[in-house]
Formats: sequence, C-alpha cells, structure tokens
Amino acid sequence: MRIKICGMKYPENIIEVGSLLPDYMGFIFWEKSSRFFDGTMPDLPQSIQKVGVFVDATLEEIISKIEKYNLNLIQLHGNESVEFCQNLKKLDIKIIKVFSVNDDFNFEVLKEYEAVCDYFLFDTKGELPGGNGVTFNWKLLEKYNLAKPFFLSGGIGLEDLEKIKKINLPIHAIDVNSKFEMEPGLKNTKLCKDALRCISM
Ligand SMILES: O=C(O)c1ccccc1NCC(=O)[C@H](O)[C@H](O)COP(=O)(O)O
Repeated sequence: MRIKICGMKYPENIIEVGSLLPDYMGFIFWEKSSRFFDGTMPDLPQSIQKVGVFVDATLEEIISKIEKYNLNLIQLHGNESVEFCQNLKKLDIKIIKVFSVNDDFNFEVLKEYEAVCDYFLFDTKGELPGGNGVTFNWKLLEKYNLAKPFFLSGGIGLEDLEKIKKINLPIHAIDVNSKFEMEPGLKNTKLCKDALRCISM
C-alpha cells in the first residue's frame, strides 16, 4: 500500500518528511485552510508525487499552480463537475476526485466520474471540505463495486493502519493529515516514519 502525507506547509518540515520518501505529498491550495500552502517548494526526491489540493478552483488557478509548483496530480475536493474534470484531463495531468462520505452517500454518483479521473478519494463528510480529522464508517465501502483504485482518507491515525491493511478493496493509498500533526500544516516526522514502516510490513 502507498501513502500520501497531505497538508504540508513549512519548507523545513517538507524536506524532513520528504526524506522519508512517502509516495505522495499533498499541498492545499484553498485559502481558507489553516494548511494553505503559498510558500517556496523545496526540492524533493524525484520519486515523490506532488499533489495539489483544490476546492472549486477555476481551471486558470489550477494551471497556474501546476506550472508554479510542478504538480504531478490534482486533487479536486469541491463540487467539481464531470465536465470540469474532462477539461482538466486535457492538460494531461492525473486527477483524484474526492467524495465526502457519510451514511447517506450514494455510490452510484461515482459512475459518471469513472472515465474522467484516475483515482477516487473517499474522505469523511464534515463541516470543512477536508481535514476534519474524523474517520467515516469504512463498512460503507462494501457498497463500492468499481475497479478504479482509490485513496482512503479522513481522520486516519497510526492505530488504524493495521485494520486498513486488512480491507479487501482496491485501496491505492492511504491519505493522512491532521492525526500526524503537531499543529496544522506541521507534520510529526516520527509519526510519519512509523506510518511508513507500518504500511511497508
Ligand atoms: O486539510 C485541509 O485543511 C483541507 C482543507 C480543504 C480541503 C482539503 C483539505 N485536506 C485534504 C486532504 O486530503 C486531507 O488529507 C483529508 O481531508 C483528510 O484529512 P484528516 O481528516 O485531517 O485526516
């Protein structure tokens, strides 16, 4: 299983966490987030894929961040339409479309997005578009019947990893954020290291 460490903000911390070689690192380009990234991107090891996280941004805003930060994937965390994803896909960039899950989530909505994104990401529905720090009921994922691999997200902590490893679904990567922080945007390197060790075993 792979790991995405999301909500990186501070250059020294980005370098430190980057040295652990997570598969993905996420940068939030939504100004209202306490993890909003607007700094200088340090050089990172080639193997790390940089994910730009957006909430209902315009195509122009996304393009400008792709160019400025050399992003590898775009994570769409708002109400982006199928058409919007189609237009973004023309830029030849990988797309992660996020769906916020609660007990009422209708898995049927995923079908129309299947062809226009590379991965789904299932997060917990909460007050904020992301970073709520709460898990959702993973049993709900038993209703997922598509082949597309997905990122599993939402309040995941170190103590959850063994359980997630046993889920028999196409989980491409786990996405971690607030449970691995000392403060918003500042990741606890020791915890990140433990997570990487745990998922590699
Ligand atoms: O983390 C944020 O502040 C955030 C704000 C707005 C949109 C997305 C955001 N985070 C994106 C992520 O991929 C998070 O890792 C995901 O929501 C899970 O976060 P958490 O529940 O804190 O583990």
